[in-house]
Amino acid sequence: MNETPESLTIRRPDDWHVHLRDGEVLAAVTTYTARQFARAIVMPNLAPPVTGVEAAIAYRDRILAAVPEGAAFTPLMTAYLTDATDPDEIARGYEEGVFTAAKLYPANATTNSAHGVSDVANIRSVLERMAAIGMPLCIHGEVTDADIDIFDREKAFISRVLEPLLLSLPDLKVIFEHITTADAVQFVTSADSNVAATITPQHLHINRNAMLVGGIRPHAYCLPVAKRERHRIALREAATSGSAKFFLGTDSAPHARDAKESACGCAGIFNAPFALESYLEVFEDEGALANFEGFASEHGPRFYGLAPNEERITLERTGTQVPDEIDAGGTPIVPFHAGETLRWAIRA
Ligand SMILES: NC(=O)N[C@@H](CC(=O)O)C(=O)O
Ligand SMILES: [Zn+2]
Ligand SMILES: [Zn+2]
Repeated sequence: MNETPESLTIRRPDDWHVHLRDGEVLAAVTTYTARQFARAIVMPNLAPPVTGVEAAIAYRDRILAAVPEGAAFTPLMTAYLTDATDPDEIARGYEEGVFTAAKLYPANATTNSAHGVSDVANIRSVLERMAAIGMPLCIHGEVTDADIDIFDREKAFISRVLEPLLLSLPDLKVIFEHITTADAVQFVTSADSNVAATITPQHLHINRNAMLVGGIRPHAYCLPVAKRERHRIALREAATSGSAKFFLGTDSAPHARDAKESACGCAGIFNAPFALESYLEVFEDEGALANFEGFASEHGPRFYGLAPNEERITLERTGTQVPDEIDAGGTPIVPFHAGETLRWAIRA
């Protein structure tokens, strides 16, 4: 492959972790995702959370109603697991094609996770059923124990929760989502083929300095929080390596500007507007353009057991100016890379 091509054509990608929200911002947010991606794994952390089949069908209908004319976009729904989840409900949703996966939020680990799982032992029967039917489990992998420093919560999750879980249910299909550490890269790399990970654009671009040097920068704050530079380097190596265990999941998580710029700002980075352009810079800077299509468009569907998209999209080296702010149905939101110029643009 030419090392500095003017354009790059790949299969249309999918986003294996996105927050489309609900209500007045849903249409604007969905439009950005549908511009780039054919499918997306839609997170269920609404208020109240999407815990059952009927709620997921209703949410899917609201999303489909928000997809712009002419765009072909399929939302893949997830079930929010709680201590009280009924295994029959999860299995029924999967078998009826409503749920593509279920989502494990450790209680209080992140935005809208108060109803999450307080101990994986409480959902043992759900996880056993999922392993038996081959249903994927998406995991926000951070412990919430007060004795664990926030920068160590992902690493501690591996030894305290994930390793024991996979030892006892070795066939469970697990997506370790939005990984942020060299420890997670190492764990996923050495795990069996039923364990994979998604990586966000922000964790490939920024380390924790971006959040804390020269003033506190709430728009660089998300969970899991960005770590030291050595972790960012490990994530870039994993994403661009060509390994099928790592694939695209933006974790685009919009919050209103005033909810971020606050004494207690919300966690989440809104990267959906230019996610693909953002990822592509990383692959180009790593000299790994040849591995971009695998990460963006092939590894995810392969892991989920779905066919890759047949449609193609083209990115061109014409540049993208990222606005300082985006109006999402009347709600101002600051996007990732606000005010920057990215090198690539999706051909309209
Ligand atoms: N990533 C985040 O910082 N926030 C996400 C929740 C999540 O994915 O953990 C959100 O819903 O806002
Ligand atoms: Zn999360
Ligand atoms: Zn998320």
